[in-house]
Amino acid sequence: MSAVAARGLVKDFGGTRAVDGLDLRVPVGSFYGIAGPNGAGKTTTIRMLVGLLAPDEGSVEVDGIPVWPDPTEAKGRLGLVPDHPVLFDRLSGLEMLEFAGLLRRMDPVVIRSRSRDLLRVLDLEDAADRRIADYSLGMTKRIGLAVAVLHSPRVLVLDEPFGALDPVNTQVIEEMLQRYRAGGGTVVFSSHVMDVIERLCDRLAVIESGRVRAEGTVRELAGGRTLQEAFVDLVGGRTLAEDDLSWLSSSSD
Ligand SMILES: Nc1ncnc2c1ncn2[C@@H]1O[C@H](COP(=O)(O)OP(=O)(O)OP(=O)(O)O)[C@@H](O)[C@H]1O
Repeated sequence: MSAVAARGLVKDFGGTRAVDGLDLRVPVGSFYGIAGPNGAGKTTTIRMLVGLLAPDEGSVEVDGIPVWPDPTEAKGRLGLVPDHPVLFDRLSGLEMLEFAGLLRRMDPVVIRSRSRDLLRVLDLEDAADRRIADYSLGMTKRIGLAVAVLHSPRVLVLDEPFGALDPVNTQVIEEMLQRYRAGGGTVVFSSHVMDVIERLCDRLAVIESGRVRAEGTVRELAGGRTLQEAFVDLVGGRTLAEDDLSWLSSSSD
């Protein structure tokens, strides 16, 4: 059984086909990357995997449970860190965790002890009673991660978790994900940052125009190059011609 299995996913937005017959199998216990250029369909795919957006065609199972048509049961096994976490920013970090736990019908005693653990590990103890509105971006990402793992999900899905984060915040989140995986969890995340995928992931899928262009281990896909070089080759990067933007040179007239 796969942690996540998607078959034939399709999603249209008006005239735009964002996802076009996408298949994905994420092995249990893996660190799985979803890479792709801007507009490739990563966020749309993730939203269908986690039960936020109904596919027009195809199916998704998480931990063997069908996500559609009713995602309620599958959502209990999932944690999601969206690219822009939806948080109630008038609440403090601790209140946000307590609220999220109650929404998940968790025991208040368990909520409190896990919240304290998470705030400590994510270096948010001193900010526990401050309003989220006053958090930095890195702190907001960390509290978003805490909310996503509070109920101890089997599968954790993150959309661009490292976007705009400094190296310290990146390190904290990476370590937390490593620990979650070591405890038996499966991590699926999207990223444009190839060196993060290269460093963390066992396998990855490269998505382009709503389809999987390539899938395999990092070593297989890199094929002896850096993953970044392999990615650019695969999705067709553009290079500047010799005389493009020649006026940018400070010595030109
Ligand atoms: N709600 C929407 N309405 C209309 N079009 C949409 C909507 N959401 C996404 N799209 C379109 O679907 C395509 C895929 O978008 P998506 O956000 O899934 O890509 P992405 O790979 O996550 O991009 P990025 O890396 O830039 O975040 C794009 O062409 C986008 O403009």
